[in-house]
This record gives sequence, structure tokens and C-alpha cells, in this order.
Amino acid sequence: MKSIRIGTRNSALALWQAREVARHLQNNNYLTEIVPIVSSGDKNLNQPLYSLGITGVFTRDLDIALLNDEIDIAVHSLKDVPTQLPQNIEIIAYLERDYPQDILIRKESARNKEFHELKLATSSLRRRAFWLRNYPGAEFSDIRGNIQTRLQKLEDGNFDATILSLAGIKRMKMEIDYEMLPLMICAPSQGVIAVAGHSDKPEINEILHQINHQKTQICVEIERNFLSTLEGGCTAPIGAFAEIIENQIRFKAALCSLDGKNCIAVDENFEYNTTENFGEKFAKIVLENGGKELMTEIKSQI
Ligand SMILES: NCc1[nH]cc(CCC(=O)O)c1CC(=O)O
Repeated sequence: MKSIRIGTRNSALALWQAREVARHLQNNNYLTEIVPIVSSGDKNLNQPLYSLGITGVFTRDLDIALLNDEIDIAVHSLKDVPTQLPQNIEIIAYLERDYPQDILIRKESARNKEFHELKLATSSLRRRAFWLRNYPGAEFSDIRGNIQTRLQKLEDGNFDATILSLAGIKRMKMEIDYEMLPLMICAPSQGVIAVAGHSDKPEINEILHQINHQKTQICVEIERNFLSTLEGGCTAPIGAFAEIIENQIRFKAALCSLDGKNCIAVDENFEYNTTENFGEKFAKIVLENGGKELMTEIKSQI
């Protein structure tokens, strides 16, 4: 039997996630091979990227490799995957979500500062807005790069703390002090590893179904339907988190203005069924309650 070629980005986190998918497949007796994709093979495609619907900065190289049949599947952090997928590419499996939360990491010199005094480094509009909602007037710096780079920049830079995803810290086995941030609502599908496949490869997709975690799928589909109904392609401060508690789903979400002053939140408990699109339903409630105007305002500001 041929081994399944698992495409991944080349960062430490991406490689860890790809190995996690490999481990699940191996547990089901499939052979696997990790294929790190460094740069894109656009040259082999005979159509322009936009005409194939390829948009995501984090996903584009893997999308191209899938379409060029250099890999059989692609592993992603689901929160980095655009809600509109390219032609012929589908998310086929979701691994069980581990840690959806955002956490605060501060440097030693800021040990005794109160939250409202912290100078924060984060480029995420969502993290900024939710923080400002609680601590108006807080100051921010931009910070980009992978987790290791950001932690190095925190040490070197002129700011006190940063906000990261707990999933990333746990996966990298970082021995680091952190504080939980119950004031934040995570990004839609944060903490979830997703496996994308090619729609024309039913045999591979059949295999992927075996490693799918259905409860995770139910939750992230609600979160992502909420996001895509609100957004229409722009990036806004939107948090969304669904979890299954006994036989009910608890869904918490919010759309905030960039300065955090205006937040339209939903907090719902409901019985799940497969016929209703709950994410879309709750997004429409937000849109009808001032969300439409707020989205227009945000789009004009970013
Ligand atoms: N956009 C960056 C990114 N994409 C996925 C993760 C970590 C894994 C996850 O949260 O799903 C991170 C780092 C972070 O947000 O701190």
C-alpha cells in the first residue's frame, strides 16, 4: 500500500500538527509520509490563483500542492483557513479540539503590573478589541511571526506582554508561565487541527473520515458559519466558541468595534439538530441588532 503524503507548512507548530495527523492515521494502520511544503508551485498551475478561489496566506501553498498532486492531504490550524475554500478542496477531518483559549504571557519585568497597565503586543484585531472592551485606553504594538519568534520579540521589545493561543504553547511543550483570559472569546475554530483533501480523491477522503472527531466538527461548523455570515470576506474582531455540554450546545460569540466600545454578543444554549444552520442564525441576530452597521464601520477603518 502506498503511504499517504501529508502536506504541511514548515514551522515547528505546523510540523507537530502534521505528525499528530500521521499518528492518528498510523493508529488506523495507514502508512504516512510528511511532506513539508516550503514554497509554492504556482508555476505548475495553468489557471490564475484567484480563478481557483485560492486566497489564504497560510493555506495557499498547501492548496497549490494539493491541486498539483504533490500531496494527498494538507494539515492546517483551522483558524487560519478561510471560510471560503478553493475549488476542489474540502476539509475532510477535524481532530479533537484540545485548548481553545487565549492566554496572556508577560515578561518578568511586568510581573507586578495590573492588567490595565500592561503594554500589549498583538496584531490580532480580535485580541485588541476584546482587551480594550475590558481595559479601555490600553496600548498595543504589532507583533508577527511564529510562536517562538513572538516570544523572542516579547523579550527584546518595548512592551510587557502578549496574547497567544494556549493550544500552540501546549503543542510546543513550552515551559512558560501564563494566565488564562476568561475575558476573551477565542477565534472561530481556534485550537482545532483540520485536514483538507481533494474532492476527486474519494479513497483518501474515506480514510480521513475514520479520524474525524464529530463533536469537534459540529462545534467548529457552527463557529465558522457564524463567522462567514458576518464577515463576507473581511477581517473583523469576531470571537466564537461552541461546546457540547451534556446534550446541549453552548454558543458564545461577539462582534466588537475595533476600539472594543461596542460589542454585540450572543450567549445561547440549545439542542443540536442537523437541519438548522445555527451559526448563520446567530450571525443574523447579531446583524439585525446593530451588527450590520458595525461591520460597515469596521470595513471602513481597516
Ligand atoms: N494565527 C496564528 C496561529 N494559528 C494557529 C495558532 C495556534 C493553534 C491554534 O490556536 O489553533 C496560532 C498562534 C496563536 O494564535 O497564538
